[in-house]
Amino acid sequence: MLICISSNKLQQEIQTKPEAHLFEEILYCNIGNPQSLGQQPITFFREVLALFDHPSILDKSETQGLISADSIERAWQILDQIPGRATGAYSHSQGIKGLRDNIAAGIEDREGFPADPNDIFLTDGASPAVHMMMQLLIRSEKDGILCPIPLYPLYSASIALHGGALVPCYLDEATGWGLKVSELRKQLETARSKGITVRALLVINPGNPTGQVLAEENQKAIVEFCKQEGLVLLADEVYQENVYVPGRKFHSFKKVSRSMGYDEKDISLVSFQSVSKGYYGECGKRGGYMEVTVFSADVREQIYKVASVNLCSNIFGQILASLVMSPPRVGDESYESHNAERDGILSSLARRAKTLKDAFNKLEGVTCNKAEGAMYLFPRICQPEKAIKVAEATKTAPDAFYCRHLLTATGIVFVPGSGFGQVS
Ligand SMILES: Cc1ncc(COP(=O)(O)O)c(C=O)c1O
Repeated sequence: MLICISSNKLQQEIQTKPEAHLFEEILYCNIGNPQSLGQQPITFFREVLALFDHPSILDKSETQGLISADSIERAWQILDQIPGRATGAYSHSQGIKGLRDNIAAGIEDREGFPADPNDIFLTDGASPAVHMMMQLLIRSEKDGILCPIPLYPLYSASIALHGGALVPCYLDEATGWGLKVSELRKQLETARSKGITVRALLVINPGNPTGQVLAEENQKAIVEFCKQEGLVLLADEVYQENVYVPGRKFHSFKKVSRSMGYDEKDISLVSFQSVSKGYYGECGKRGGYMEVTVFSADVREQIYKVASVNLCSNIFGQILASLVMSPPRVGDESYESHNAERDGILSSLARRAKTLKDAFNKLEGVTCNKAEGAMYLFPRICQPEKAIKVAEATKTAPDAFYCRHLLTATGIVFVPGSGFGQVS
């Protein structure tokens, strides 16, 4: 947090006193925010959103010359899915039914297993969905959530906010950040021995900040563990499109559990998806959904009640979430160009991940695992004894000391590993 505050201050200084620094811009590597680093939005998604925003241009002849036919057709379809075509009205608190239908169809196409639109809750990005689930799962400080460490801080913050206990499960750096069931079981038992009721296991796949893509066998073992221990499996799958290693494939936990023969009676599963990541990178549009499979009718009613406190999520985010799950199809005018944009962005992300990993591994005292997916690298940096002593003398964690100096010397914003709970 301190690094973010310092970087904002520096950003202002660069504008007011550019000569005071050796760099001309701040490079924000502390957050997966692709469009802030120059990534361009995807044409098809933006065309549909633009038309939806001002539907009266849908009928104008000039529009045909500017916008592709399938974007126009899709905007009409979406307009027809909105009750009364009222584009500025509140929607159903769970999200517009027609858009949830599109998402369910997209999930079904991808996985080959049925998806129910009534299981889908559209949200302003994945973050509110995560808070919603934490609010529902945590009753007191005696309720715990098993989380992978290093951990994306949304989860530690949300658990703290809702007064629960974070039960850590350390990922194994030496084996490419694998999630071992033996470690999960050990931490579960330790937590139970302290009187904590562990309610859920969180898995982030592909991982943030560690970038690993779980092997299907590992996922099966995790599903089995949750079933045996009666844990809700919270599957953060926001990086599902961000897989860079040939031969590695994203499998959703729902697909894995269904392929093992388990249905909703056997395992409670919540999958989070977002428009902020993937190849779309539309972080500011605030769109996403959670697919909640299982839970009795009364629990579902509670989820709905919590969702309805905020009335509804924003309509543009809802539309975008449905579009990313139903992009142009073969035969659509935008199909080829859309795929070219998508592949261009994903291959650029993969290339840059590798370039950066190789660069890290060439630096003295630095090692770094490859990023199989997501948008991050998590290097290990061995600092000289002297630097550690100086950091300690200023009561600063050595990694935070390193990041602060990196920022002031170069304008590059990194996050200290300790911010993710990593052991130093
Ligand atoms: C693993 C993970 N989950 C959730 C989120 C939150 O995304 P959103 O923008 O959809 O709230 C992020 C954002 O970086 C993330 O990395």
